[in-house]
Amino acid sequence: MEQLRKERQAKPLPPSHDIIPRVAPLFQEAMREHGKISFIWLGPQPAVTIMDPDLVKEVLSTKFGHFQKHEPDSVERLVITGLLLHEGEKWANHRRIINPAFHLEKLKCMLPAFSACCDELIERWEKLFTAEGGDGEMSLHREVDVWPEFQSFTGDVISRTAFGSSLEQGRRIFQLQNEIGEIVSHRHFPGYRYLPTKTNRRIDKMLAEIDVLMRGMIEQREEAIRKGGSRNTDLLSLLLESNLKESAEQGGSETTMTTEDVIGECRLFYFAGHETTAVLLTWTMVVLSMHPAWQERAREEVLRAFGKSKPDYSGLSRLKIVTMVIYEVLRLYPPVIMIARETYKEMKLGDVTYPPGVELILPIVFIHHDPEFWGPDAGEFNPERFAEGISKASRVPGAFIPFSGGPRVCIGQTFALLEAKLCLARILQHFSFELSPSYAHAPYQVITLHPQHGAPIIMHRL
Ligand code: HEM
Repeated sequence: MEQLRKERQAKPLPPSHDIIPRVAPLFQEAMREHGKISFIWLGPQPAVTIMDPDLVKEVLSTKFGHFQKHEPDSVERLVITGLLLHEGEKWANHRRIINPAFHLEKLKCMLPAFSACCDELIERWEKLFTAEGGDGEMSLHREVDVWPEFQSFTGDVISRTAFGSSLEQGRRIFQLQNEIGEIVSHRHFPGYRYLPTKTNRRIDKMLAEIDVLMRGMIEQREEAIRKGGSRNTDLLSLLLESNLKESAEQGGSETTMTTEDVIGECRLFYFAGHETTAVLLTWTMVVLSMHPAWQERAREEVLRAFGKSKPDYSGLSRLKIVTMVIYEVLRLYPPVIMIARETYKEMKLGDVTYPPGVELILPIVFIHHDPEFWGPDAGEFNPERFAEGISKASRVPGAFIPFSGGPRVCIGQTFALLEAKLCLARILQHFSFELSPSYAHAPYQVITLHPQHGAPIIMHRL
């Protein structure tokens, strides 16, 4: 099976959206044999993949404490922090304190920060055209690998929205987080983190630097909030305000977050929010390059709504075609291809009773590609299926879960969709684009669904 996986991952696909043979052949084989619920062994732990949307809903909607998440090892804990790590009471308290920072009203105030990052991206791409080509001619088109471009764009968005007035420190934290993420994405044996290796020493140094930077910012903000002088609308300030409010209401009880907790949550914003959104934007550019008619429809809508002016919130929320396109990309290329939970005691799910310690795998990518849920064109790009919204798009309810579901649904989903819509609208206003001949279609899972060989796109200035 491992051989099969390696062979399939070695060669790029023809540009087709049937990505499952490449990203999850092991699961595909298991399902072919066992159907919608299949038992497999992942190392020493029994695992069950669950494809039935009703059962998926049951796993996700069960109150915390019933289904625990897979316990991360010491290396995974470097990036899985904050809400993603916590269970039970601690998770509930943190989620309650953090939720207000992601309310729509607050996100609307962050639009200028999103917009500033878009300005920089567009300017950077525009500059490529004013630079002379190798032949001394001004170029009419330019090739851009949009994958690293969107990674730095979404990192910048988190730096600005999380730490607005301390942007330089925010960007440094992003750099350090990125380097840590890069190390974590390589395979490690259990206990690796406890060895005195050069890499581990480097990680400790980076964590210490993040800690110092964040403590400095937190102290500054808390001081400003106490003095009543904080008009900051960034995530860090909103989170600290909400935390101080909780402390005042609960009489300084244990439900509030400590400085370590706040650091963990802010680090998670980078981990959970940056790469996922970069992946979404990258596949959107790739897919719209493969389907120029949809690219044109999306551009027409954007130009009708805004001309060449900067999009505002109310206009963005009315974009229908752009939203349908983004949903369809999230369906075919879900940035998080599967999530997992774990039984911690004997539990009944559907007609089956599971013992403790069974990993329950919810394979988002399979559910999103299943013809039983989406019809015979499940493997095709057809944004039209979302024309009447998410609830009407699939044959069965609950089959669209790119942001998971239930109480632990992605806290940043509105943030991510706003960011992606704005960025895509700005790109469509300025450029048309097509795949470069050097593009190789190779979706590949490294925590999220990366383009293995990047995403070189030829941009034409409009
Ligand atoms: C296209 C972009 C995104 C996708 C597809 C995505 C997807 C997901 C998924 C599937 C989960 C559930 C993980 C699990 O339960 O194991 C999740 C959780 C989470 N996401 Fe996102 N996410 C995106 C963007 C963001 C952004 C922009 C942020 C923050 C700025 C964010 C913050 C979080 C947090 C904090 C959680 C944990 C929630 C909890 O356990 O209570 N995400 N996301």
